[in-house]
Amino acid sequence: MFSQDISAMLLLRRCHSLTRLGPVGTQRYRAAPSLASCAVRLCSSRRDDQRSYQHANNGASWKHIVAGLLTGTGVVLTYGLHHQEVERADAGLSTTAESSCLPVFSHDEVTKHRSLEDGVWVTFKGGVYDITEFVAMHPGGNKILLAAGGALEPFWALYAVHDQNHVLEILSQYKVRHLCGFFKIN
Ligand code: HEM
Repeated sequence: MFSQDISAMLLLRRCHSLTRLGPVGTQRYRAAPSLASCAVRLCSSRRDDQRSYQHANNGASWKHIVAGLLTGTGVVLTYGLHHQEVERADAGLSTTAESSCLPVFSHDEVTKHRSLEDGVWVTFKGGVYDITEFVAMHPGGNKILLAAGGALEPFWALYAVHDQNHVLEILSQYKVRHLCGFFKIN
């Protein structure tokens, strides 16, 4: 019992507001056990408050750190994607064109296909067409071979009969490659 009182008083002395109650041994001290328990509760609740405040504060700090890291990562990724997009645009290749691109055929490769033996290839608006099988079906006869190994545009500009949807539908059946690179019309 006595040791309990001593401990209570030690706790009381640690609580500043309650040490003013009086010295040990006075009348006031006789009320010490109840006051001490009250002080203990006060002190401990104060420490609990501090602990919970620190805990909440630590939680908030972590939240800020995590939020900062996420924001930083987002900014870096966004900048990286934007930078990549700009580099592609500078190189003259759009992302869409690149992803839908079949192997590129250069002008030289297309020119190698200008006979029925080697195959008849033509280009039209960036596409490469193998029209070898169509040559025999062409309503305009062998004139079609004039465009073999090159672009259709100049010839179709002369023969406006080709400026029709059904002609483009026939042509689309023979598309073999998408011409991604720059194709020079002779
Ligand atoms: C792959 C390429 C070509 C396709 C798919 C194509 C298709 C056609 C088609 C469908 C017609 C008939 C149009 C109609 O009457 O409605 C036509 C007519 C004709 N084409 Fe082509 N053509 C091609 C290339 C060429 C080229 C390169 C030339 C000339 C150098 C040419 C010259 C002609 C001529 C002169 C006619 C008119 C024939 C006539 O009515 O007597 N074509 N072509």
